[in-house]
Amino acid sequence: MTEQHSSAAPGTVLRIGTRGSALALAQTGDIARAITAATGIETVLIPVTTHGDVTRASLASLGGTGVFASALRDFLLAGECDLVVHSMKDLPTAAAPGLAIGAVPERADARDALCARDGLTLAELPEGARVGTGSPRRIAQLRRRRPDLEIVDIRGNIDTRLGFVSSGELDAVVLAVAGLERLGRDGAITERFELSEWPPAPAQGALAIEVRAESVAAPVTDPIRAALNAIEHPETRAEAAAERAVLARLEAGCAAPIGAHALLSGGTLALHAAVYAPTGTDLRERTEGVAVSADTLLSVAAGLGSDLADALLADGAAEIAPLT
Ligand SMILES: NCc1[nH]cc(CCC(=O)O)c1CC(=O)O
Repeated sequence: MTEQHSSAAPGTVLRIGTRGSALALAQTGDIARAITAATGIETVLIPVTTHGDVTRASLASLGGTGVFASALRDFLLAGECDLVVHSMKDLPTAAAPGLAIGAVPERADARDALCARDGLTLAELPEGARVGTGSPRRIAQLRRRRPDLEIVDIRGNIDTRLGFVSSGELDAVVLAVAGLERLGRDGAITERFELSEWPPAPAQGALAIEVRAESVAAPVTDPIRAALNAIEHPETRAEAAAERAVLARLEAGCAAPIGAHALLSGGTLALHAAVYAPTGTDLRERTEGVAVSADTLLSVAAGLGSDLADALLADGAAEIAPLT
């Protein structure tokens, strides 16, 4: 007997658009393999070069959020591919006309990690040690724990960043565990930061599979729809929705010093979010939990994030941090 797969027309090949970076290729490859394993549908990866990949300008000067997403979206809208894979934390919260998040697969480790020389933890770094990151959230979190550090603004892909440590130019860098794992570079991690003490970027560790809006309304026998169904993880979608609703309500961009983490467990969705003063000397943070059921999961998640953001604003979050 051969394996039973949901019915895709023989010869169907799903075209998956991806950025050409090592991380994008790795995570898109993971998704392609998961789709084929679950459905038997063949896939092909189509790399797309984005302006964010080729320029050396700072992310902020490019307009921040969305510089990586827009070329992939144009490609999808033009019908050049059937689905694209984004790191959800890099995806703007605003809906893209004509497109939909067709699937959210199970999230990887959401934590941030320190990758330091000589196996050092954050507490063990010598006074005045040089630590690299370009993220305002990570800068504030580092300053909060270790005001003595020299924080160095860095850009570049994960291997470039790790290279600053191996070359001795920096003592450490802060990176997402998920990206390091996807590239097989998690051996460089010297400390994983607790989610409750060091909330990551909203939706960190999660991927978003974007499709043309018509694909999510297609019959379940449609190969794109079948692929989406096979990799969907409703719990991750709800957690990410709660975290991203905080950002949306604060009208905050990807450069705002905001951390958020939600966890769905035992019928309760718990959300923790923090807004940091850039100096790390002040923060506003809140944690709330709500009971959820499968049929109301997404709307309750979005409401939770939005309400939590309102509470943070009432606490003065907009007075301590630049949100936009
Ligand atoms: N902003 C860059 C980025 N976008 C996605 C990841 C990997 C983690 C993820 O998929 O959430 C990273 C690298 C990092 O933050 O260390």
